[in-house]
Amino acid sequence: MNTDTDDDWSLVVPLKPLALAKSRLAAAAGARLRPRLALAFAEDTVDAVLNCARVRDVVVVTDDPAAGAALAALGARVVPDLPAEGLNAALAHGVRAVRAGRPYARVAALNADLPALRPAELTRVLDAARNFPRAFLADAAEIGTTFLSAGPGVELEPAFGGASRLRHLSSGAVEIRLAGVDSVRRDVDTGADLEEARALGLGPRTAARWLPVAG
Ligand SMILES: Nc1nc2c(ncn2[C@@H]2O[C@H](COP(=O)(O)OP(=O)(O)OP(=O)(O)O)[C@@H](O)[C@H]2O)c(=O)[nH]1
Ligand SMILES: C=C(OP(=O)(O)O)C(=O)O
Repeated sequence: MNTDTDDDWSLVVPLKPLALAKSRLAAAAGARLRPRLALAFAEDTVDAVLNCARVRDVVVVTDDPAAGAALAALGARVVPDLPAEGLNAALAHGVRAVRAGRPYARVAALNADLPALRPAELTRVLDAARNFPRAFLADAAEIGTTFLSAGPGVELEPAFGGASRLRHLSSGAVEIRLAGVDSVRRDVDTGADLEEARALGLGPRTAARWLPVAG
């Protein structure tokens, strides 16, 4: 049997249409800036993923044409979303797109709202995840999830959305507990989250759009 496994990972990054994405940022960013920030977050996330030594390729699942073009230009493969089926269906769809070509690929889902993401920190998370059939990383608030992986021949079974940390735990995925991977956990939903991400070091596209308050 050809199991076609290797040490490298395929990452699946889901992205809502920009007109709808990051709605909880509206209060801090305003209607004009919010979709631009959502794109900047996704670009900084995908760029960092593509610069991670353990990553073989990135599939972005999105129906947004402008975001799809920008992320493809960075080197991601873009696949259209499933109509109105939501985040977990989009992730399963992205995994199928990867495994249609390489059935035993190691896969991981990663949110598109990690604008401080550091490739070296993602490497540490991927190396930890490699030891388990399914593994996940809780978000900075310890309520949600930013990363979920599945090894060769293992279904991802994503259960993202809201309080997903406990759902992923009870599904049997192993929680990765590592110090020093804050950038992989720092998802941004609100203006306060964005300031926390700034303290870690924003990627260049987000930094250009979210300027420090003068003073
Ligand atoms: N392809 C796809 N991605 C999704 C969908 N729903 C959420 N996402 C993405 O999943 C990740 C986590 O979602 P959230 O943190 O809830 O982001 P969001 O939905 O843009 O934020 P809010 O509007 O504030 O809820 C982000 O990368 C989203 O863009 C979906 O239906 N399809
Ligand atoms: C999708 C998730 O996050 P959020 O709370 O940002 O929607 C999640 O943590 O599973």
